[in-house]
Amino acid sequence: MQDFLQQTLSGDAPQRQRGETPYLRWQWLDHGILQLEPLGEPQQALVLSAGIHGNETAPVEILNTLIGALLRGEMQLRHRVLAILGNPAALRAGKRYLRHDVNRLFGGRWQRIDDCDEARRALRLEQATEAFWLQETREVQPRWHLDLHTAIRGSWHTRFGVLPLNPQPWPDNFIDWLTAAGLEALVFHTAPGGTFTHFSCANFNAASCTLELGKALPFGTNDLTQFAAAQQALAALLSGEPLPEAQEAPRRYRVVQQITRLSEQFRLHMDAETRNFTAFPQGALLAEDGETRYFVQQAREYVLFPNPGVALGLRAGLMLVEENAQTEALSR
Ligand SMILES: O=C(O)CCC(=O)N[C@@H](CCC(=O)O)C(=O)O
Ligand SMILES: [Zn+2]
Repeated sequence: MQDFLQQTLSGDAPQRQRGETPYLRWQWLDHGILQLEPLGEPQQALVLSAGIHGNETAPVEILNTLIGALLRGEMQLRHRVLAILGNPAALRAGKRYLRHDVNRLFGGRWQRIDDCDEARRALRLEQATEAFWLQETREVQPRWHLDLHTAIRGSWHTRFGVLPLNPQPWPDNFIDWLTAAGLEALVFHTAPGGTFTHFSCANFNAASCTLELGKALPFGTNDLTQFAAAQQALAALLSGEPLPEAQEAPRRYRVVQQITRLSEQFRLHMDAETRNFTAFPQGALLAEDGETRYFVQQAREYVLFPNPGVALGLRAGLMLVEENAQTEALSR
C-alpha cells in the first residue's frame, strides 16, 4: 500500500492487502484499519487512532507520516499496532461528522440511533479493537490507546490530553509518555462516556487518552511544528527509541460538571471567542436550558469544549477544576 491516508480517502480496498518489511508484517483489515506486527516478540499492544472527527486533520497527517515510514521499512517497530482512521466519510467531506458524532457512539451507544454509516462505523471500530486487544500473544502485553484529535476552539493550553474515567491508577510510564509528548495539561474525566478511549479503558483495561493537538484546520494548512514533541514521542514509542526530553509536568484538571444541551431553548453564555481553559468565577451563569441553569459551583472553574451546536442530549461543555499539583505529585 502506497499511502494509508490516500488509500482510505479513495474508498477502495488496496490491491495488496498484506506485506512485510525487514521489521514488520502489515495487514489491511478494512477501510482505515491497518494492523502492524513486529517480526520479533512485541512488547505492547498499541491502538493509534485519528480522524474520528473528519475535520481534525493535523493528527491524521502525523499518524499517516509515521505509518508511511513503517510501511516503507524506514522505521523499526516494537509493538503490535492497530492504526485507525476513524471516520473516512467525514474525512472526505472535511466535516466533524455526517449524521452522528462517532465519538459519542462507543460502548454500544450506536444501537440507540437509527441505522446509518456512522452507527455501523462505531460497531466496526469496536469489533476491530476488541479483536486486536484479545489476540493471544506469548507474553501479557500492556495495552495503550492514543486517540488523536484537535479542538474546535483555540485553547489556553495548545496541546492537552483527556483521560477517561478509570478506577485504577494510571501507569507511571503512560503519564511519562504523555508528558514527553509535550502536553501542557491533562484533564481527568469523572464519569463514563461514549468515547473511543473510554471504550478501550473500561472494557479492555487499556491505558488510554484523547490527545488534543491544536485547533481544527483543513488538510495542508496545519503548522505541524507545534506538535513536534508529540510526533517524536509517537515515533520513539513505536520504534522503542528513548523518549524526547520532557519539558514541564502537565497541569492537571478534573471534570466537575457537564453542561448538556437538552432542548432547542439551550443558551450558552459564552461567546464564540471563549477559549478552552478560560476561568469563570463562582456563581457565574454558564448556560440555560428552559428551567435548567448551569452555574459555576467551585471557587473557580475552567471551561472545556463549549459548543452550543451539539445535538440534543449531548455534552455542550465540561467544567473543570485544577488539581493541586503538589498533592498529586506526592500521591504518585
Ligand atoms: O473542541 C471540541 O469541542 C471537541 C474536540 C474533541 O473532539 N474532543 C473529544 C474529546 C473526547 C474525550 O472527552 O475524551 C470529543 O469531544 O470527542
Ligand atoms: Zn475530535
